[in-house]
Amino acid sequence: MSGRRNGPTRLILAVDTTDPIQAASWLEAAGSSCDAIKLGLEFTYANGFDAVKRLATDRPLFLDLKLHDIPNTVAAAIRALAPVRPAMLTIHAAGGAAMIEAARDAIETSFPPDEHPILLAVTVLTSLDAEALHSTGVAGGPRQQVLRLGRLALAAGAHGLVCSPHEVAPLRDALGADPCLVVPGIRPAGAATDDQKRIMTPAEAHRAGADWIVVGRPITRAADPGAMAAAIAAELADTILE
Ligand SMILES: O=c1ccn([C@@H]2O[C@H](COP(=O)(O)O)[C@@H](O)[C@H]2O)c(=O)[nH]1
Repeated sequence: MSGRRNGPTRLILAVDTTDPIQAASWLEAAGSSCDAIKLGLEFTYANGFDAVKRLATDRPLFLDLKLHDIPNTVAAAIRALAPVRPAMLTIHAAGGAAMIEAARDAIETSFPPDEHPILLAVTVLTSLDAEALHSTGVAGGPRQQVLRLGRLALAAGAHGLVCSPHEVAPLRDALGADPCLVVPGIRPAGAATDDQKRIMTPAEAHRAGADWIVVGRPITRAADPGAMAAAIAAELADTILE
C-alpha cells in the first residue's frame, strides 16, 4: 500500500525562548512564511498560559508540552489547558494506550465540539539515534519503534504522530494518508544539526509525506530569521511543483 499524500507541507515555527519580546519579534519576522506557532516547555514554564494565548492570536497554536504521566493526571492536565485552545497538543506515545485514551476522552469532554485540538503522540524523539534508543532498553531501531508506537497511539485515539522525517514514508506505507504527521528534525542543507540526530531537509520531508514540519533554530538563530523562514517556505512550495 502506498499512503503518500499529495497536499502541501506547512511550516510550524518553533518559538523556543523564555523571552516574550524575542518570541514576538521572530513571529513578526517570519510573517506569512510560517503557518503555525509552536510553544513548548521553555516558553510556557517561563511565562504561563496567558502569555501563550497572547502570542498565538493570528496563527494556529501547536502546544508542545509532551504530556507523559498516569492517565488520570494527563486527562486532568488536558482539561486544565482547554481554555488555551491549542490547535494541536502533544502527549508521549510511550505513556501507553490507557493514557492516550484518557487524553482523547479529556479532549472530547472539555473542548467545544468544533475546537478539538489534534492530539499528537510523540513517538521517538528526533534527538535519539539508534544507539541512544538502545541504551533506553529498546531492542529495535528507531523506525521499528516509531511504527510500533505509532500503531499503538492511533489505535488508542491519537489523531496523529510526531516523528522524524526518516519515519514519515514508512508510516505512510503502513498507516496510509490519514494520520497527521508533524515532523521536527528538519535542517536546511548545510545548517548546523545541533542536538538533532534523525534529520532531513524541508524538501525531503515534504517528498516523504509530512503534513507539517517544525523548524526552530535554523530560523531563530539565523542572521536574518525572516529571510530564512521565507527560504524554507519557498523550498516547500517549489517541491510541490515537482
Ligand atoms: O521528537 C521531537 C519532538 C519535538 N521536537 C521539538 O521541535 C522543535 C525543533 O527545534 P529545532 O531548533 O529546529 O531543532 C523543538 O521545539 C523541539 O522541542 C523535536 O525537536 N523533536
